[in-house]
Amino acid sequence: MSLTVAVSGASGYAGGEVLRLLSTHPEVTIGSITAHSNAGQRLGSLQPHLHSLADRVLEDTTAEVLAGHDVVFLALPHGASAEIAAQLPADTLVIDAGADHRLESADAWQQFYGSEHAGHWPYGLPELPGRREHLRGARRIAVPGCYPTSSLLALSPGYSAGLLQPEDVVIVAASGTSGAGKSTKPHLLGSEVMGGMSPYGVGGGHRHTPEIEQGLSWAAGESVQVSFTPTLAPMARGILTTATAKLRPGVTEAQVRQAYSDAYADEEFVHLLPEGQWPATKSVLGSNHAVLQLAVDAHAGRVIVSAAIDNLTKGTAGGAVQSMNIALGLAENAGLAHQGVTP
Ligand SMILES: NC(=O)C1=CN([C@@H]2O[C@H](COP(=O)(O)OP(=O)(O)OC[C@H]3O[C@@H](n4cnc5c(N)ncnc54)[C@H](OP(=O)(O)O)[C@@H]3O)[C@@H](O)[C@H]2O)C=CC1
Ligand SMILES: CC(=O)N[C@@H](CCC(=O)OP(=O)(O)O)C(=O)O
Repeated sequence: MSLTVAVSGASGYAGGEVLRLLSTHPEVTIGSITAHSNAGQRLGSLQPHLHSLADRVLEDTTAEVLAGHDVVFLALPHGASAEIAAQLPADTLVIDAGADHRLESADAWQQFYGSEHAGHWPYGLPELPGRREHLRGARRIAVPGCYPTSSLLALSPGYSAGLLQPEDVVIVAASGTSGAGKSTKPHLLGSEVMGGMSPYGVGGGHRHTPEIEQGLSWAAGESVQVSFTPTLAPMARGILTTATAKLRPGVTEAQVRQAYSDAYADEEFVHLLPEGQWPATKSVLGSNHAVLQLAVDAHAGRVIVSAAIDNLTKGTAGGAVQSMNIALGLAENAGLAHQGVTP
């Protein structure tokens, strides 16, 4: 099989990462690649690491350019992807890296994004209980946000096994600056970010809060409340998430460890590390893998789970390609053979 695939937002970080992965995908021919202000530019001038595609020219992001491909990846600001997606044929597989179609709740969308809700598509985190089935044969897929990917991988096994209480969940995550995209923002200047760390979106206002609550509530089968705080870290890529939740009375560390080990035993891309080894962002950079470790704090009655991903790979483009593979019945790991890059 050879699929023709279009990538929009190809001048940005997420679109560039989709292209990096697709360029080694055995079933894919890369068709149109599109941009907005950079339409007409040579890809190599904007994504100098994509050597084999350097001479390709970016086209305008329009439905006419994107239609006619088997698969379309949208790596656009939220709002722009819903507008384009609505104009694409129903039998085209459309995979949206942006937020427009992640939330089921129109009220949560309105509260956190302040615009009209575009609807809900199958959620592209195959390791979340029940989600892989929704992706098989899907023609529309919403790729999770990067913080939700790491947070849901960190806590969903504890919830699906019924071991954790639904209130008082606390998640603090540090992200590399590529999470914010390529466009210039004063707080992302090198002189602001280098050599220090600071939180943002503190106090429950970050738009990934309802997405994390949604995924944990699916896993728990009841409503889960989360306090989420993101932090900007002086690195280009990677997320390190620390997630803690209260254990239900009588739950032991052995039970929790068994639940995580069972949940991820057959997952190629998610690894509960051997006891005593803690996640490091460097170990997953450039790969679709996630690494986890947990401990029970008996004094506080809480489980603490640490998770590391690459925000651009498992946190966006890798999850998107993995979901494409599932939707089309391809090997789930096609195009995703990359190991981490370190040091
Ligand atoms: N960065 C990350 O870690 C993650 C990103 N995402 C999501 O992926 C999407 C892309 O993010 P990212 O790559 O980081 O952002 P970038 O700012 O790096 O790239 C944005 C891309 O969208 C294009 N674009 C900008 N405005 C418009 C518009 N009005 N219409 C069409 N295209 C437009 C840009 O084109 P041009 O350069 O030509 O102006 C560029 O190709 C976002 O929805 C983001 O939330 C999701 C998870 C993680
Ligand atoms: C470091 C940084 O700024 N990260 C981004 C999240 C990136 C992401 O997943 O964004 P979407 O939900 O928009 O797709 C942020 O906090 O807004």
